[in-house]
Amino acid sequence: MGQENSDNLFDVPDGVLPAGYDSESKGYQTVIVNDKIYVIGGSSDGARLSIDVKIFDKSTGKWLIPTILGSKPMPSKGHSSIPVNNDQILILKGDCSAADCFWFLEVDTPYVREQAKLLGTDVVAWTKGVVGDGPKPVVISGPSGVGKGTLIAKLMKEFPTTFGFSVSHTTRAPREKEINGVHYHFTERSIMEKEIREAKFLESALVHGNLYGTSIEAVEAVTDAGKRCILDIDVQGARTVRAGSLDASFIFICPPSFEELEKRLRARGTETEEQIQKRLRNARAELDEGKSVGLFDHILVNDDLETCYENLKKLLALNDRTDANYQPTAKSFKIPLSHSISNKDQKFLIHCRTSELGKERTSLFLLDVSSLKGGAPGRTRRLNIYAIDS
Ligand SMILES: Nc1nc2c(ncn2[C@@H]2O[C@H](COP(=O)(O)OP(=O)(O)O)[C@@H](O)[C@H]2O)c(=O)[nH]1
Ligand SMILES: Nc1ncnc2c1ncn2[C@@H]1O[C@H](COP(=O)(O)OP(=O)(O)O)[C@@H](O)[C@H]1O
Repeated sequence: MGQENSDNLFDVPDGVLPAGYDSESKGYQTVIVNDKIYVIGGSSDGARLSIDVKIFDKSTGKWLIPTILGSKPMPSKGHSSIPVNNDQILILKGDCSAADCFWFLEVDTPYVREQAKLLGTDVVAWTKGVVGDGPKPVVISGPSGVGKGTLIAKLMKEFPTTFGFSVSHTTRAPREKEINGVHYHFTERSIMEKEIREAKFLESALVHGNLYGTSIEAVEAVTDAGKRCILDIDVQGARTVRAGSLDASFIFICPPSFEELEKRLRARGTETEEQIQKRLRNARAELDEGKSVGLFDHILVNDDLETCYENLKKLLALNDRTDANYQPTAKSFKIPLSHSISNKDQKFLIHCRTSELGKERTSLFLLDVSSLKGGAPGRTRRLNIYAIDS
């Protein structure tokens, strides 16, 4: 495995790296981006190589110790790597299906630069590449007691294989009927704060005095299963997601009146009087924010529940559909262990070599990364792959 190229962009001259790091045969791949050499590879357990990252700064002749964000790829039998756009590295895992073979190491993207500033260290971030678009997540916001949970529960019940719920983390105490891992991941504040620092969350916010947050894992577990992810988050969270890398639809739910909101909140009977007062105070600001220009794509008034639910389904284009005819896209593409990658005019050619009944077979694929969307801390979507007759 390796890269084929015309301008020696990826060749690290002999003697630049300390001994032991310049040999592809040891399972390391070296990629130069700007003035840095990224050594991608790692220790082997005999069958599989872990995919670790080391950085050598050519200008100082020193190793850098970066903070590595995101979940790294699982070990593979081998991989190849190639720079993309001078700010990230594409890693192709061999002997792997399309669901797990494309990975990006972001080395100089806006997200990485922002995190480096925040953390005061060098930063690189892993993000998994996804072929095509994946179903677009839906963010649902609105004041406490407006009926978000009720509407989402109806949707999940009617379309169980279409939708999946993003289970948030929270530091608030569970209510009587709430189940850990189903309604929320109930967690301690210090643990959640640590995980926020480690960039495990797409967004987090202090809401009614408690910390709430959407982990990257919560959203990706749903979208990786081919389901459309539903996020029930407050307006601050919606704002963060809107500004971030997740391409979602944003829906705000309004009550018919403030009095009705108060009535519902009291009738639910899950909060103390003090908590109800706090939620009602915050509701006024949330209602103003919800109507602010550019944040939400749609506003729905939840007066009569059935009418609101029908309108929600219309927005999500579900009215003429049953759950049974929803099929996630098939992704049957597989990269063999023996492959190489080269780049040509912003596109990548993947040469795959397989052997069938003792006969060598070469196949060629074109990987188009010109319309990538998303990226760290979530997934990198819109990879397009085409088979080429060779
Ligand atoms: N930012 C953010 N808000 C969340 C998250 N999970 C829930 N929330 C919001 O936190 C608020 C309080 O939620 P909860 O305590 O379940 O009370 P409820 O809205 O009255 O049912 C609601 O506005 C939720 O939408 C999250 O992961 N991130
Ligand atoms: N359209 C509606 N009309 C009357 N009651 C409603 C309506 N929608 C929801 N409710 C009730 O209002 C209360 C709050 O709803 P819930 O879904 O828990 O709100 P949220 O998740 O937005 O805090 C619940 O007791 C629910 O049964």
